[in-house]
Amino acid sequence: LSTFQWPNPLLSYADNQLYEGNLDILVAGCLGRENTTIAAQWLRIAYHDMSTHDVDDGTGGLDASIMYELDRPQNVGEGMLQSLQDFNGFEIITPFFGMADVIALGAVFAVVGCGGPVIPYSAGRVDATIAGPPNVPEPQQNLTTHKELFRQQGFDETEMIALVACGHTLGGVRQVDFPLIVTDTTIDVDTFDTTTAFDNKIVSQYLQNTSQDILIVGPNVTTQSDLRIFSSDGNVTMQSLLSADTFSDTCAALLQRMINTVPSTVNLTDPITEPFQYVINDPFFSYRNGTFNMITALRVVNPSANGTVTMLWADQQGVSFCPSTGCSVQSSSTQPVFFNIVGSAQGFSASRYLFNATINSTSSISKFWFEINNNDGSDPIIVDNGGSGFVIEQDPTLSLFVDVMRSETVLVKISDTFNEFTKVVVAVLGDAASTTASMSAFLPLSTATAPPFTPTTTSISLELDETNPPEGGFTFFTANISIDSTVSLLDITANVGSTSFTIENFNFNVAAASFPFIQISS
Ligand code: HEM
Repeated sequence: LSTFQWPNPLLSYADNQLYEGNLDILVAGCLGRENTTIAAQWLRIAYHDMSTHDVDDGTGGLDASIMYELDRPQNVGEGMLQSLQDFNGFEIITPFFGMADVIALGAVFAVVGCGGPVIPYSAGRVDATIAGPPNVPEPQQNLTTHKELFRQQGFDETEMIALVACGHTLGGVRQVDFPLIVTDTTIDVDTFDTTTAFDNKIVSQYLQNTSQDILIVGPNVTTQSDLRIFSSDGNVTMQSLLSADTFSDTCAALLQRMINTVPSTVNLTDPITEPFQYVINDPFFSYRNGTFNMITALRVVNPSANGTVTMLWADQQGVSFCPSTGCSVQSSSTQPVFFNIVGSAQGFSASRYLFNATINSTSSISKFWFEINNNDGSDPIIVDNGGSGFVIEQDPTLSLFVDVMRSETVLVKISDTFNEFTKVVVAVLGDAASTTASMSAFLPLSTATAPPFTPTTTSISLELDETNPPEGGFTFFTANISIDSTVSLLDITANVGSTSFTIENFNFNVAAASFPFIQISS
């Protein structure tokens, strides 16, 4: 198992969504919707979005341009709109993880949800702001056209055959959208094979001449595109896919390439093939009475049953309050990590060790690390971020932070009803007279009724906090964020005289959900 150098917001977020995210609730068990499966809809939209790629000039690819292409006949189907609504509704888009990354992630979950292989996932796609070229293949086109469209998308003839089989193992053709293909009006969705699962029935039934795929056996020869494609190399490729293992491996590799087909200017992360062995939660801070509380956690994959974990830290440079081996605190509690269907399919389990360190604010903290003792006589395992430790920069980290222990849930009476807010308290190292602070909130949920679904940001004004008077050199600012809002991340800037501090992408949702000690007051 591998790990990565912290901080890396993109890899942390991608790992979290891939293994602990809840995209699986809509595709686990290959859940049905409107006589097809949600997984089928999610896989199809990923392919159609990718279809704008042009290998010759490196433009287009999986870039969420599909949000601007839904009026094209080639993108007909309720599943397109529903998938985008699903993705918007999860509210997981961030400034660095856009709709294109979510569409790609959806394809991974779709395949696993229906019992297929786990496709290694890379993040870092960039969302387009306009439509791409209309290059999605359509059933009435001839083989030469299909080969050329796939070539443009980066796939040769053999890969085209396999990729279509990998796609058409899920779902089917909707009668209302393709009345000239599905002529039997009593059928709603004419499924490609006899199972909803991601399996190679699409291949075996074709080779056994028992296929029900309407793009093979349909009454209209012109639209028998799967037949033309599958048979185009004398069935050599289809024969090879008769092995369930070959089908699974081939599809995993091709679908990975499909979701990683992006404009040549875009750099994706290395593929995540397994959960990272050790990931930390970005630390949260609080200041009171000359001490910082630092709250963080370490996720350990496949932990040993009797393991204990210690967090250690070093003073700010030049100050020696902690012993030379570091100050230390044992984990305050351990939580099981609930991996979603991706982690479960791979057979991983994990625990999260929580820490609440009390840190002298004068000697402060320069870095922290962990020691895992399996209590079986073996040497302790040091988790120190590749040797450097997890480094805390005084500026900005301890000059400007959301004070999570001063933050709390409050009820505010607005015209006779009590409304629940999270009162966010921001600590700034500076005196009130020369300090200003401002905040903007990222709202991942688009309220648009139709695509494109794009996130918005809004500014939230920070006021001097009357209930938290200045203390220890800190001035406290506050804002109330409605519990019903879709705020996910906060950017905060403070100016102290001519010095400016900034924190970006503070995960408000995680903070609000993480603190059981945030109490309700009225
Ligand atoms: C020549 C290439 C292709 C043609 C002509 C084609 C055509 C079609 C058509 C007409 C439908 C019915 C859509 C609907 O009624 O909503 C469909 C469904 C589907 N296609 Fe393709 N397709 C092609 C390639 C692919 C590829 C490469 C993939 C993915 C790897 C894919 C994945 C799917 C899926 C999952 C569905 C089912 C959607 C659902 O049930 O909601 N297709 N395809």
